[in-house]
Amino acid sequence: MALSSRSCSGSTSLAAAAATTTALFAAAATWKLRRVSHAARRVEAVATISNDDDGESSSTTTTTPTYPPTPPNRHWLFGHGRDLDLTRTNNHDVLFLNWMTELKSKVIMFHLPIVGRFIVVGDADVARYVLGNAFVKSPTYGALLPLIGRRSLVTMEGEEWKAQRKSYNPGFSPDFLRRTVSTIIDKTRRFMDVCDMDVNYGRSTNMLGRAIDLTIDVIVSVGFGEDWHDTADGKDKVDTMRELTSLIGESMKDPLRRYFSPSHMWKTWRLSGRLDRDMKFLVRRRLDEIILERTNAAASPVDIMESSKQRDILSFTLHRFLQSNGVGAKLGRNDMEIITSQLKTFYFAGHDTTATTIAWAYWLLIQHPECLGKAREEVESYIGREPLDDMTTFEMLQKCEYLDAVARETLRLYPPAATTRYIPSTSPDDDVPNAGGYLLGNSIVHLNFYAIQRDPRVWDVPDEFAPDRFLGEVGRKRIASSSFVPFSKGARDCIGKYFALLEIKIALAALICRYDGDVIDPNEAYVTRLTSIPRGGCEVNLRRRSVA
Ligand code: HEM
Repeated sequence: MALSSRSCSGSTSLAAAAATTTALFAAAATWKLRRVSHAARRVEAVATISNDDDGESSSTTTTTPTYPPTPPNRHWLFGHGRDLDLTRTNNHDVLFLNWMTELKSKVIMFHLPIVGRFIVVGDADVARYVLGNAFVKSPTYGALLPLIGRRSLVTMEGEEWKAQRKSYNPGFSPDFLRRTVSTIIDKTRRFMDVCDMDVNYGRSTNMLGRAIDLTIDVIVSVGFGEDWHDTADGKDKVDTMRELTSLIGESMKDPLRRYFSPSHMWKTWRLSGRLDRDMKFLVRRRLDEIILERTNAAASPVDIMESSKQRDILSFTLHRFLQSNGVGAKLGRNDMEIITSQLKTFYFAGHDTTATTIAWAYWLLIQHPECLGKAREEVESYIGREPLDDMTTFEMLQKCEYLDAVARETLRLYPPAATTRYIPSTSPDDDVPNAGGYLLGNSIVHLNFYAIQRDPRVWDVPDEFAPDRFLGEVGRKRIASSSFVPFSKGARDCIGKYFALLEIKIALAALICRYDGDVIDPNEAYVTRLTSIPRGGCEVNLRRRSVA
């Protein structure tokens, strides 16, 4: 999730959307109050957030560090809020990039009412500084709580976050991923059957829509050990998440709704409550099943652990809980809240971002026949003409370096998510020494991966699709660098990054081997909602490839 307030998904859009209206006043105020009880240093910083101009002018001629440049016109009440008007582009990433060009700086700042300084970073070195320090997540993530719960990995801080991250890391390890390949393949077969139906009925395929169905199927199975595809109850659960995601996405575009539209608030409350109940029910049922399994099994507890571990992340979590607390243990309110928050987080973060990347990648490939040819040749030589064969393994997929480069190049051009942090200090000692000479303290800092990954100082022909740039030694260095950050970097990077890449590669391998395609709109718009998505869904006409 993704997940800036455009989460694993939401940071850019939320942070920026918040910036556009006074709706964030309320969020910021609540956040400030909450933080008062935490650390004296933070209290001091938060309390001093204001719109004063002291030391912020970009045109100063002294050598003392200054805050980044801002757009020229600042309204006495709305600050630069109107300069972030989404109706002008539908996309914050593009809006920020335009301002960076206009202000001739890769780090820019907006003054926003109550929020104060909102700094947008399009420079890799500054981003590295921010990610390398344990700055807290921005309060703008609060908008995601109805979706991801109050105790989500995305929003937790300090020791609580560390403990949770440590306990979920094994669920995303190569060892676990190896076991998920057959599940992903199984779900991808279903996805391809639906694409085949589009072909047979002579209709176009909305690649984003189809890919969302696929990634939901996968996360529900790998995350919770469930299959919600063909049951009315399962469909209801999926609809709840989709409706809630779309509601929160709408409030990103128009944050006033979040606070002033009773129908919006009511719908959000109702759907969020339903999602919460569904998750709690699922956890209780699974815990009962596992207890029964452990009580009845003739096998040793170690064997049961192994078999359940293979099933899904939820079973894995509950086994660990029983191991630490004893087989008869009951989940307390706190445990339940933490577990359901993580489930909701994986559910939400684990589908939109990955689906978006599958859709963009296929759309880009069919417009670049040379790249498509290379990717096909590679997949067919390592895996064969039918990549959804049961024999396909994690190791074979790892060999497909070009396919990996295609996925990464897509994420470079169209990063679905970003991240936003709060840098609390007002002390000059804590200001950033190597960050292009700018002060960042006492600000909300949004790391804009779109701008970083299209920086012409780093990337040749930055707007072009060129997967080859990620190949070989040079490519590996690029992947490791702070100029390539679709999953963020550092201790708080995306926990699901390898899982997402695996899913993307399996879906792409299947699509390119089975179909040729034509795009319907070669100028597909990149828009920001909760994540950044292709507005038209990367609609394509698919054709079965003729077998040679
Ligand atoms: C293409 C797909 C994905 C992209 C581009 C992506 C991107 C991101 C980004 C940018 C962050 C924010 C990191 C930060 O704040 O520094 C993040 C965090 C996170 N993502 Fe993803 N993500 C993807 C897929 C997934 C999947 C499949 C899952 C889980 C099933 C997942 C779960 C998470 C979680 C739990 C976090 C919070 C991690 C933490 O704070 O410890 N993401 N992701």
